[in-house]
Amino acid sequence: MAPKKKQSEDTISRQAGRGVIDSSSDMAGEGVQSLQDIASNPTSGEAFNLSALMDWTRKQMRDQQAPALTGRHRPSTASLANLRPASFEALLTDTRGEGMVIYLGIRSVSMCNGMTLAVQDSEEKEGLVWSLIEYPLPGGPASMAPDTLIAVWEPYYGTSPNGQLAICVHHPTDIAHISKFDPKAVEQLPSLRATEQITDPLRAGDTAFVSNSLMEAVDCYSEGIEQPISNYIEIAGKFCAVLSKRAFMYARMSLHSEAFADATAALIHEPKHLQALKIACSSALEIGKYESAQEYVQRLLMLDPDHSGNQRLSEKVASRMQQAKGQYDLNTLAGKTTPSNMVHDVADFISDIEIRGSKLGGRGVFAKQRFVRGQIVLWEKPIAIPFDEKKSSFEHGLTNFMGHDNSGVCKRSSMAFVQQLAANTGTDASLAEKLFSMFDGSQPEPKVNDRSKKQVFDSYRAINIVKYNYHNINLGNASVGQQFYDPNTKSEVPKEFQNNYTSTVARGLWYMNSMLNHSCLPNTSYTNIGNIMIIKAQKDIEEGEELTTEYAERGQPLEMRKMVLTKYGFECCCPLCKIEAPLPREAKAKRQHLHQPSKAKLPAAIQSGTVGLEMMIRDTLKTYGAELESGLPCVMMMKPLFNLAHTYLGPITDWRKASPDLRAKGHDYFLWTLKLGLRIDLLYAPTATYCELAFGKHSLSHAIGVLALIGLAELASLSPVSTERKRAVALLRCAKTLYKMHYAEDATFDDRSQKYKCKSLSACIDAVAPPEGWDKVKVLLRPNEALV
Ligand SMILES: C[S@@+](CC[C@H](N)C(=O)[O-])C[C@H]1O[C@@H](n2cnc3c(N)ncnc32)[C@H](O)[C@@H]1O
Repeated sequence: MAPKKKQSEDTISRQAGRGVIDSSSDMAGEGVQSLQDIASNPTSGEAFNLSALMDWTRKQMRDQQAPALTGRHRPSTASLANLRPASFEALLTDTRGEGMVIYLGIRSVSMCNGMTLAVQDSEEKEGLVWSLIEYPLPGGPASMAPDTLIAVWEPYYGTSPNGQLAICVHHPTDIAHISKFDPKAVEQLPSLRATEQITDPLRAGDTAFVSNSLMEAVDCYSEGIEQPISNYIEIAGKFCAVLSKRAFMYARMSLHSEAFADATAALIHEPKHLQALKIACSSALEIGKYESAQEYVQRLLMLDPDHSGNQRLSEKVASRMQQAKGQYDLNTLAGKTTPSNMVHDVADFISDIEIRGSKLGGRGVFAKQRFVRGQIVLWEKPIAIPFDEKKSSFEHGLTNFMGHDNSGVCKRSSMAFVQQLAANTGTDASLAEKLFSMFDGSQPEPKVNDRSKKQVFDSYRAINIVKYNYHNINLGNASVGQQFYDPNTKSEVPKEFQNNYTSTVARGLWYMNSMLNHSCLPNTSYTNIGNIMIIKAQKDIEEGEELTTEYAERGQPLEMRKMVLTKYGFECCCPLCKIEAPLPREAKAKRQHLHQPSKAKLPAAIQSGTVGLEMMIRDTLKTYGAELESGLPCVMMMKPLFNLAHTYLGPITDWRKASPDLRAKGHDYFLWTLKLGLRIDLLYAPTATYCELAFGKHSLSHAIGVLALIGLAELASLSPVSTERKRAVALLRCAKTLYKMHYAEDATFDDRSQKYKCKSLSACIDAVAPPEGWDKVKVLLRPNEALV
């Protein structure tokens, strides 16, 4: 059925499209062919030598000679019917073919700096199409088989970053598959017209499916569906069969909305069609229609109760429905997560919150219910996490495209983002809608796609959306990869993790998370398990209150926070900034100084008896007077205090050798980390083995608090006093409680704490059986939190 006109493999017209390939470079003598040779060397027997072309391009890029991408333009919003078909002849160099569409047949594909297709137009002229997006057509590489028909909307004919004259496609929605049955395409590309008479689209579709040509199979089934029903029923027997087969193709291509539409349409014709029921159920799950999924799986089980696949599907539906209501044990998930296991089969959970206009700026997220401290507000999967950004080949020639960002690394990561966003949204229209409703830096309100026009993917906007909304996470469990100062290695990441987690941080984009506005004293905190972003209430939150998160690292001094927030285009007016802004310059300088001492200054401070640092901390504490009185936490003190405890104690393996005086200092500074930095009180009587965490209105849970508690437990276990040693167990339980509040799971606590503590603590815990009633740590919530 497919047009199989064999094209000459040994010619590529250099005048086609007026100079398809820039042949100016002379690479003779360097072991690399010139472009002319690559394009048309008749002796090579393989004139259009793609690998030679790629070698040439790589060499160009290595030499930094790659031209910049030209022709910045918006994605086309025109519908195909309103565009005038054109050929390469009609295209003018460095010009956009406004009002035109070009129909092309694919000859071959090469991947370098995006994707380059060798194509043939309606006049059988050959040329190139370069696209910024690798595999812009749904279905990936398989969808770009030779002889596939494509159309390019309002083509821009210019120089690609590979230095070739090509139709440059900047936006994936400017290029699309065209059905071989589309009369307009057939008219435009007579050479590629089907030569066989298609009598049975169902059979033709099956043949295409067997050869893994999913798009072609969709075309064939579509042909069947579009025929008059009576006619088609005569041919194929059942209309519903072809609908469910097309649904299956869509499901295979991850086009879940389309699969759902076809499967449910098939069920109208034949409500007991098993295949259609299965696809309807699974695609409903993928697009979050859990109630429908449940209905279909119940119907499936009634018809075929013993089928193990149906039972598994039913369990999956039940578990997704529970998850969507927030009934999911994140501990189970955390236990399963490894750095490489990032994609979870988990439903998003969104509690009773809403997005609406905010006084802070644009839209914000508001509570429609009351949240208590530690309660999960939402967990969500990302719109994109480009893991293999290092593999992305985009480095050169994209300066114009990237605009704001000229560093190679950011280019790579942003390009990897755009690639993945294009791929993910290309198969999910609702995701595309979410993505393009995100803040892109435009003022005053972000633009929303105009529904009356063609749904477009604007790569330039996508770059800006990434810039304003990306979020860094630690791979695996945030709780496992958490960074903190380690006096053993003098580095932020413990040595044990450096081996396993060479690149701990990944960037991602989460929709609801991106709607949260900033506060330096946020009422939510975030963590991640695998690629799931978890947002929790950091304090009790009242109904109607805006939920806030922090864009700048918690605890940074004012000037550093300001620098970060400037990039987001606003100045923060939160209570902390208001308190800090009028402080004298000297006080601000001290804070800045305090925030950074850990790596460079602490070792020196150990030698000088830490007096200087201690003085500095005490001195700076005085400048916090206003905050102490107002009850705001001094989050910027937590790191210096925590680091100071370590400075006194030295490397963790030496704590045992530290003098009682130094241990007492370490103990004090761990306590101050909790008390001053996080506003958490640790309550215990000197003789008691039991202890409690006391949280006030402004208390914060933080990883450093967990570590400070583990540090206290460690010190207690080294004490000569038996009640102290017993208290070590209670302190460790406090640490675990805080850990759970912070990370929303505690399955990874034991593993994490093992990395931190020295042997004595485990020995002590093994030796001391927990007294009765110690299975839970009591967490006090105190209305009044005046600092004692
Ligand atoms: C990730 S978006 C947050 C959602 C955004 N408000 C919206 O309407 O889509 C970040 C942008 O929101 C605005 N924004 C966030 N927090 C703010 C704050 N505390 N004050 C003023 N503007 C803020 C800034 O324009 C910032 O670049």
